[in-house]
Amino acid sequence: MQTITTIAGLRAALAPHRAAGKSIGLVPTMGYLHIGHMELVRRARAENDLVVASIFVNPLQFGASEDLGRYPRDLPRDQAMLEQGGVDFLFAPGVGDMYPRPMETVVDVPTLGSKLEGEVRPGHFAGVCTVVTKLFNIVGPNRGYFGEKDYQQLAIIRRMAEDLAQPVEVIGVPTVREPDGLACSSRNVYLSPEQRAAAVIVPRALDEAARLIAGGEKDAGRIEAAVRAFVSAEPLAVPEVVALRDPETLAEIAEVGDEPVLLLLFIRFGSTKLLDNRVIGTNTVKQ
Ligand SMILES: Nc1ncnc2c1ncn2[C@@H]1O[C@H](COP(=O)(O)OP(=O)(O)OP(=O)(O)O)[C@@H](O)[C@H]1O
Ligand SMILES: CC(C)(CO)[C@@H](O)C(=O)[O-]
Ligand code: BAL
Repeated sequence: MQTITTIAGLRAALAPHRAAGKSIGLVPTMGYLHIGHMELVRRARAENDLVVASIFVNPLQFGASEDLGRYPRDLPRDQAMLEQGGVDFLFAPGVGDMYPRPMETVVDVPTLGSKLEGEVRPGHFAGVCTVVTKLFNIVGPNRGYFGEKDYQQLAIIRRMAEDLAQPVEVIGVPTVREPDGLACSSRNVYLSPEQRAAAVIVPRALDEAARLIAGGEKDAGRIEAAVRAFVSAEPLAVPEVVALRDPETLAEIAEVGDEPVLLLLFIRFGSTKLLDNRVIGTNTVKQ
């Protein structure tokens, strides 16, 4: 695996492969890799001739009061994992390589991007869309791989790629979990042992919602309130977003019908925010 830090360097390295007609899979990350990221790499490796991973902690998607400065980093460990996973090129630019001048251009998907996580992190998804578009332009991948753990991000990137006719197939990869069900996330390392133990409430809350729906509860407001109460019973957990939504549009729903519904959670433990979600009700879908 070759690690490249400049845009020009990566373009030059990819040019002969592109000319030879090789397909390219891109796995964008912010580093501090775990088995969830490696599942994205595994899919990309299986589906493309060439795999490019990127590690870039993108300042544009962090709010002023967020954890940009303390975001966990370990490049040598990440490099070893990516090499092991069969990645061909690691693009690991510095902020000055990626943004030599302050960015004037913004890519935004404002309706999808201002809901839910966008409501608590204003500007976050514009930062994500802008950097992902720039990565697509630099790498020119046939396919881009994104985790379903960040459900809203995936939905927004799909919409952006469709609206802008970006010549990339956006691939969603199912969430990889710890043995107790907690979704793998780079931010899990911020949790104290007590918070880590308490965080199992997050996947359990998804189970609770599925149980309520399987038991015939249809009222979205009642399901959200019950899940919020379920999470709040854990003293270390603060439910910031508990939302039952349409899985495609993320629009609010009043009632669970025959179609699957999305439950999206954004739960805080101290200053650490954990995301999770589940699409529930596929077994009730009309045949
Ligand atoms: N558990 C997981 N399973 C599958 N994909 C994942 C998982 N965790 C992260 N990803 C995906 O990996 C990509 C890079 O994510 P990122 O580097 O932000 O890691 P992260 O663990 O989500 O970090 P954070 O804790 O900051 O949210 C994203 O597309 C994200 O959805
Ligand atoms: C897609 C991404 C790498 C863009 O910075 C980031 O939002 C992430 O890690 O999910
Ligand atoms: N994992 C999504 C990127 C972020 O939280 O900034």
